Amino acid sequence: VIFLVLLQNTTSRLPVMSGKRAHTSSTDGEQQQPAQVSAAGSGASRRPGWDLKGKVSDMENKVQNYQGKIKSANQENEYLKDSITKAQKHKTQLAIQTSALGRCQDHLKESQELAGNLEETVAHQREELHLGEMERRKLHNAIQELKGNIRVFCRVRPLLTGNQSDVLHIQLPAHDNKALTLAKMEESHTGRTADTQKSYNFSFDRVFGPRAVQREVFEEISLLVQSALDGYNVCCFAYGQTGSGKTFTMEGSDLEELWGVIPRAVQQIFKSAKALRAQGWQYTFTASFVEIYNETLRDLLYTGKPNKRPEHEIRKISSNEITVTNLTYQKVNNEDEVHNLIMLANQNRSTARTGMNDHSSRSHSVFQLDIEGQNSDRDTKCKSTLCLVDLAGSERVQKSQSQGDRFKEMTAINSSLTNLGIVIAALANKDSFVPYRNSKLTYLLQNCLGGNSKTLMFVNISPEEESFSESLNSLRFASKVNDCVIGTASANRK
Ligand SMILES: Nc1ncnc2c1ncn2[C@@H]1O[C@H](COP(=O)(O)OP(=O)(O)OP(=O)(O)O)[C@@H](O)[C@H]1O
Repeated sequence: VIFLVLLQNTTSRLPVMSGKRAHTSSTDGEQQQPAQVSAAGSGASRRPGWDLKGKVSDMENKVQNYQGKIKSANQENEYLKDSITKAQKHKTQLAIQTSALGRCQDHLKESQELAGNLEETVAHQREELHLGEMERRKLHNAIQELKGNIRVFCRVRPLLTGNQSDVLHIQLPAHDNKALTLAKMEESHTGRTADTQKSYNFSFDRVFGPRAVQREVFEEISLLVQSALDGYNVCCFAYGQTGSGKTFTMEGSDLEELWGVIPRAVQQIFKSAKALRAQGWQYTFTASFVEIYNETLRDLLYTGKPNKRPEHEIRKISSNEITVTNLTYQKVNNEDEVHNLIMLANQNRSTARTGMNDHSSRSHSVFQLDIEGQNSDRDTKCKSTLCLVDLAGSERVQKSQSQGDRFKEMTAINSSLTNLGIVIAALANKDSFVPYRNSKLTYLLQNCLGGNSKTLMFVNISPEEESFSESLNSLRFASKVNDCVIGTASANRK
């Protein structure tokens, strides 16, 4: 624009080119001599008007050129204005974001402080929880000790056919769940006196009548099972005549409500181990399942060729540790894995038909779960074994009509059960020598019987009247066990 103004000024001042003399006026208005248009530099032949026209045309070109530049400068200007507006918007947004960031940083700081406080609270609560857990274990185990380290529960099987009220010879007092009476009319041998009623009273830690369900039975021993996670050896075994309900009590059947002690104990152990993880406890579990059949050990978790079955021996590896050579010790991580092993064991278990029980178990089966716990927060370790035993049924030769192999089996069963009785009697008498080695069963279970263990025995009895004398024998045996006082169990902790 400035240039245009200058140009206009310049052209307005140009002298008129009409062949006349050009006049210029001085500032003081004085008339000056007309300047002779010099021919020098423009060629003597050109007229002076041509030069000016050329200059004007140049100027016009330049003007056009500058106008173009002005236009693009204007466009540039617009673009710059636009960019400035955008930049200002960004600046505003940035300012908003910066202030938001500032607020976030404040929040973060507050949150960090809060997290710090919460961590402190959690640590405090963890400590309290740990102390609570320790207190629970102490109390729980003190209660268990008061109840005695060998306890005996009696369970009466329901009649498999017929009316339960027909069981007249077994009397269970309504308000005492620890007592049981066997009553029988005894005929006078001479016929001179009247028949007399003979009663045999027994008292145990708990008596379950024929209507007791599996859940109810397990509830009574679940605290004992819990001790296994606290580092105590726990052993539970079922004793009784053939067909009296030992396998039903220990294993039960597939339906969950009919599960026996073993599946329920396994379920509880894994559930509690999971809950204890929150307190820093990590557990590892190893399962084994062995049967004692005719005084020979058989691995119930064996999966190899039948003719390649290895032989097994019981070895004492330390004062409170027993191991079986060549036995499958299977690491297990959850309940399902144990259930699969139990199924495998059941397939392997020797069952055969006897005159008294179609699926009678002819061997003692010993399920063991070795538990190792570690609490790295507390630098504590514990080690224990949960041992669940289903004993073979005690039976009398004549009554069970056993012959041949069945007779041999039965003799071995009775011999080991007799030895169990002898060991228990020696423990009850506090004898200096206890003959554990007399049978494989007592040798394998020695830590559960006289050692550092909490032991529970089920005595199962059949309700049929013809089982009276077998029931009497079993209850007498169980009473002996009940009187047995073994050393106080202590947790295997480091
Ligand atoms: N409490 C119960 N309720 C219902 N049925 C039961 C109960 N106890 C046992 N039975 C049934 O009685 C039968 C014999 O029981 P079980 O096989 O458990 O006896 P056992 O003592 O293990 O015999 P064995 O020593 O010969 O192995 C089975 O059919 C079982 O299902």
